[in-house]
Amino acid sequence: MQFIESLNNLREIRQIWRKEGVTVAFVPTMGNLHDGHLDLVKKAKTLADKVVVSIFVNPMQFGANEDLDAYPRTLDADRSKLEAEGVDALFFPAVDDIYPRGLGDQTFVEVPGISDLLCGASRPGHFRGVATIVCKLFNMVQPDVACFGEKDFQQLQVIRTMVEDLSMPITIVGVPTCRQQDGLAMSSRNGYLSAEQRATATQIYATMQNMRVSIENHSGTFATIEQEAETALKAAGFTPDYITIRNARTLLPAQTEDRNLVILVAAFMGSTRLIDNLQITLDHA
Ligand SMILES: Nc1ncnc2c1ncn2[C@@H]1O[C@H](COP(=O)(O)OP(=O)(O)OP(=O)(O)O)[C@@H](O)[C@H]1O
Ligand SMILES: CC(C)(CO)[C@@H](O)C(=O)[O-]
Ligand code: BAL
Repeated sequence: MQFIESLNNLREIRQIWRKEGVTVAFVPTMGNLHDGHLDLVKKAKTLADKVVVSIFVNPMQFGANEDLDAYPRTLDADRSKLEAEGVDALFFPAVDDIYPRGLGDQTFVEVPGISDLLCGASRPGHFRGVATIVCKLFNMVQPDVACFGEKDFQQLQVIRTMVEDLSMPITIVGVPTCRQQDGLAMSSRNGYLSAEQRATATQIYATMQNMRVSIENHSGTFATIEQEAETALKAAGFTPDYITIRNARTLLPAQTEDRNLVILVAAFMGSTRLIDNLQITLDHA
């Protein structure tokens, strides 16, 4: 596996691959890799001749009071995992090389509408930061295809919209959420949880499953199902940010005639903000 820190080096390798006529799949990450990330890598390997993974903890997508400094940085372990998966190149740029003029003067990419809902409402500027770094990384790596996790469901929609709106010649592939055996979605932020919090965190998936059953059985309106779920999360010790049933395409509040739904959750366990989601396809009646 090539370990690439400079943009010049990345461009040289990309140039060689272009001459060879090989295709490239890309997996952007913030590191501290777990099996969810490795699922993305495995999928990427089936989609192209070469796989590039980036690790970059992007300051532009973190709010002032968020966990940028605390975010786990585990390069050596990450490198070994990627090596074992047969990744061709790991791109590990420095913040100063990505944002040489600082964040304030940086040109940005903003995907309107969808970026302002849900996580975008709670984390102002977050999706601007995500869209900007993903656009920059796409320009650097120049992939044919890029893989993103469905765990970050809204992020995936933001990126699909950016690629479509800006006519980027890149196929975006969503990869299903990888879970622990007890249902908790794998996340680098799970490492912030105490043993007791970790045990309680399974209630997010359990609550979404209960909501799915209620939706499929029509036992209550969407509003009452959301209300009950919020009460259940609070009783378990969470501070819910949102727990909501949405149209899976627009992410707007679900209407009774919608068939493709997604339950989206963001909830604090102590100071740790966890997100998850569950897609539901209703039968066409
Ligand atoms: N459990 C998972 N299953 C599938 N994909 C995942 C999972 N967790 C993260 N990903 C995907 O991996 C990519 C990199 O995500 P990131 O490095 O932020 O990991 P993370 O564990 O989600 O971290 P955090 O929870 O701190 O945001 C994203 O496309 C994300 O959706
Ligand atoms: C896509 C991403 C790597 C951009 O920084 C990040 O938001 C993530 O890890 O999901
Ligand atoms: N996986 C999303 C990255 C973030 O929370 O900043």
